[in-house]
Amino acid sequence: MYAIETENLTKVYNGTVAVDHLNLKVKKGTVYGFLGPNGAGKTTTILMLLGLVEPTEGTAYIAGINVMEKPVEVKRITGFMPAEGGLYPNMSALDNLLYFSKFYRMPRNEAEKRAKELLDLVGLREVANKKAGEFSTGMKQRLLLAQALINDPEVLFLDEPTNGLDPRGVIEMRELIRELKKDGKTVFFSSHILPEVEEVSDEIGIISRGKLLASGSQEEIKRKFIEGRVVITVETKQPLEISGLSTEVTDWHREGPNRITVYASRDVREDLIRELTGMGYTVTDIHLHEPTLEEVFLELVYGRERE
Ligand SMILES: Nc1ncnc2c1ncn2[C@@H]1O[C@H](COP(=O)(O)OP(=O)(O)OP(=O)(O)O)[C@@H](O)[C@H]1O
Repeated sequence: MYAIETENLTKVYNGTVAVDHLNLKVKKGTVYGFLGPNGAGKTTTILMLLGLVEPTEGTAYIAGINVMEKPVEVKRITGFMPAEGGLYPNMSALDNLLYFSKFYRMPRNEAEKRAKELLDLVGLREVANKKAGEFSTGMKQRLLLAQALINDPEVLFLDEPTNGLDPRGVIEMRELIRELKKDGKTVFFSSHILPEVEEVSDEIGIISRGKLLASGSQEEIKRKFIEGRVVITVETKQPLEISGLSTEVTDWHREGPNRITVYASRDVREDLIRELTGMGYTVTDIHLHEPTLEEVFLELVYGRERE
């Protein structure tokens, strides 16, 4: 059973397709980074997964529970850190958490114990009685995270948790996400900043204009991306003349007298070495170009050419 699963999940707002037939599978206990540019449909997806926005089409399951059919059960096992809002500025950090705990009908002493543990976790215990409105952006984000954890959820949704944070805040949030994973939680978090997702996610989903363009581990995404478009650089001891080569390449360009880059639909390194050796060349270097996740992301989302 997956922690999160969707089948053709779709949301159309007055003719605008915000989320388009999304099929997601997120394994239990993993960190899933949901990456996409502004307006890609990340928030809408999260809101549908939480049962807060009704899908136009499709189904979503959290830990096997149908979100539309059993919204209350889903709310019990999920936590949500929104991208903005969500705190009462005139209430102390502790009171914000205690107030939130009431939605889960937690007994007061249990709520207090839990709230204090969470303030410890996010490093706000010492400012527990300070008003949330006086907090820095990083502190507010951490309080929002504590709030999302009040009901000890199995599956946690964080919408742009690093938004507005300075580099140190980003590192702290990343460490907190790792802690949550250690604790066995599934963390689904959205971001438009690739390195933040890359660092901490077990799996990544790339979304653009409501569509899931790639999903899986970073290695899987890269491997799938290079299928059919392999880039190989070859260097030979002697000046290289490629015309008349029978190894199947789709294109090539010269990097220097002894060095060329070829584009092929599969890994033709062995064929190239064999053929070039047969032609009397000594191959001094041959390597396959591994795209970075950034190249994959940019090309998938913006259709940029790889260098
Ligand atoms: N309540 C709404 N009514 C109408 N259109 C909406 C509504 N919410 C979102 N949209 C539209 O749906 C699309 C997806 O928006 P969404 O907020 O889900 O994207 P996002 O990836 O979270 O973007 P961002 O990073 O900017 O928050 C956008 O075109 C947005 O304008």
